[in-house]
Amino acid sequence: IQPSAQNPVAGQRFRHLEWGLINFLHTTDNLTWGANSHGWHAGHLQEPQYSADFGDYLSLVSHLRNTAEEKGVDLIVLDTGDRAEGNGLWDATDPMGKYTRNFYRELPLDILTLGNHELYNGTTARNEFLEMVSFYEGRYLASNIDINVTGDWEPFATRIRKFVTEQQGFRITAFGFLFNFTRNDKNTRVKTAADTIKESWFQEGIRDTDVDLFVIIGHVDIYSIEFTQIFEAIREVHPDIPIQFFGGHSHIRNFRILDNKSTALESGKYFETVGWLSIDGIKAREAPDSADNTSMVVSRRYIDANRVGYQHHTGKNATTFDTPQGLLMTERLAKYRAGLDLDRLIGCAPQDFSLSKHIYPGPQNWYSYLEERILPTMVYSKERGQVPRFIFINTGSQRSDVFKGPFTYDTSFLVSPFTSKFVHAKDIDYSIAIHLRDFFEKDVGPYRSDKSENPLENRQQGAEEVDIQSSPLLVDHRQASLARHKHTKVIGYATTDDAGTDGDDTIHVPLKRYPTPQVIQGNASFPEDWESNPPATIDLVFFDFIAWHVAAGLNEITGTEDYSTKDFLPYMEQEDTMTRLLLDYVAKYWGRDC
Ligand SMILES: Nc1ccn([C@@H]2O[C@H](COP(=O)(O)O)[C@@H](O)[C@H]2O)c(=O)n1
Repeated sequence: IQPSAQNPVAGQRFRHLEWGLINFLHTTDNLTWGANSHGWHAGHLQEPQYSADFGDYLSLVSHLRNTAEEKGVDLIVLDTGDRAEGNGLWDATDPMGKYTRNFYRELPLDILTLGNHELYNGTTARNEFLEMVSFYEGRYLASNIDINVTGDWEPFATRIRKFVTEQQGFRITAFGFLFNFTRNDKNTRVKTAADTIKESWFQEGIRDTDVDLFVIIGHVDIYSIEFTQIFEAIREVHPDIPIQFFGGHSHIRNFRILDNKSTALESGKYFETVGWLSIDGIKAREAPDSADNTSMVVSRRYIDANRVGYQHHTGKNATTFDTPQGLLMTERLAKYRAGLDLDRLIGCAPQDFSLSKHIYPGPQNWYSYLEERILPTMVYSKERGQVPRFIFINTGSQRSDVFKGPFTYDTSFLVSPFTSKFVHAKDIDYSIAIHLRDFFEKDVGPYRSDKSENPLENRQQGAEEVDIQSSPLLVDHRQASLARHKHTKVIGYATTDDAGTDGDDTIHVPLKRYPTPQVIQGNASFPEDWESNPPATIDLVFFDFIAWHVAAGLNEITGTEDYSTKDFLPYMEQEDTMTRLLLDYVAKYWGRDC
């Protein structure tokens, strides 16, 4: 736990983990290791429920590995990408991710893949390839991605890995997939899953009969069309071999039963969740006394990332839990954070603001505060600051709630990490501009986070539910009944998935989420009576990240092809990213008396 983090609440109760012959420990979308992997490597400092840091996680992995060895079963530790962007430890270094990648290399991952956040930026993609892929070698899987760093295209990482597990001798064939992502830097190439599964290496790979279990790790929503296509391709060849999927990207806890020998697990986001999945009764061909697949049992669990839970599952206490390597990692994280001055106080948030735990629009909603206060005050250009303007930003650019109290340099990256620039379209007819918001709401664009880039399409095609009655995969409900324990409940995830409602390791008071728009709009420099007497033309100011969609919207509204991203010019200075504007706003308006 980091020195500035709070302890998790006492009184939480946990059940024991169900171990199988093969077990998996899964993290995904950890951009934010404030408690987690999207870069919250230092743990969620202001959310005690998720306050474990990366050092604590190393200790957990080490203890669980020892337990696996003692039991003579296998433990596969894996990560399904989006380790890039989203907190100070990643974003405040030059090049970004310099320290984070080093820390990750200490995690003994058996298999890993990458997410879209490793590919938005060319330098990030290149450094991931040079520093992470080469380090993890064959364990880094990227079945549908290529990179060009030398002038020639080459596979980003290993396309397919066949390996035999140490304890039980399971013969595993593993693949790593990214969803059908299109906003990657030009030094990378992402092939669709549909095209990739037609390639000869894939078809040959799945035809090999020397396999007990297929493992597909993906930065892919588990209900996506991509996973369904991969599942069907393997099932065509092997009607009976178990297939285990691990997904990500949509930032949820979820579990899907594809058929009686195949399931998929998604383990949340931001190092709030460590996913556990075990398979028992699975047959290893080389081990004649092992069970056969007809009695296969799968168990899944979503573990909150905090030390209390970790200690429980390892049978350790506060003094025996830390391993030397874990402790050292915690110390080094604190040291590097200090070196980057991440805990520097910028100002004091006057209240809690949330992205979706409070109604939008409303006084506690962060998007409303941005629309009403921050955007109109901060998004200003010397040349055109007097011109009335609509300011649009996509809601996915905001990544974390803001908590009452200290707002640090690090918080600015947790909340708004991206380096998008503000651009503008000049002198647009007001009568056209007012239709843009409706366009954004109907558009399928990269506006949001917390779900697939193409959610409707993916969900509808992927969501043909299995008839679980006729596919009797045994999902393990042997775990102790939750109702027997007394709990001090905290607000958090209350997951319902294909196996029911007993997946959350800690019982939470369900977290409420309110709907939010895809794009928010701040209005600035309008005369007082502008709603009854609007100006003829205004400026539109927006992130370059959504420029293509603004042009598409203007073309659709006007029924022309007059608008193109080439017409959009910078509005502010290059360094005026949203992160920077937020820091300036907090320093100027929030005071420092927390
Ligand atoms: N430069 C960027 C990059 C991404 N976004 C937003 O993030 C979403 C994807 O994030 P996930 O964690 O869900 O993969 C994307 O759809 C955008 O909303 C951004 O704003 N700027």
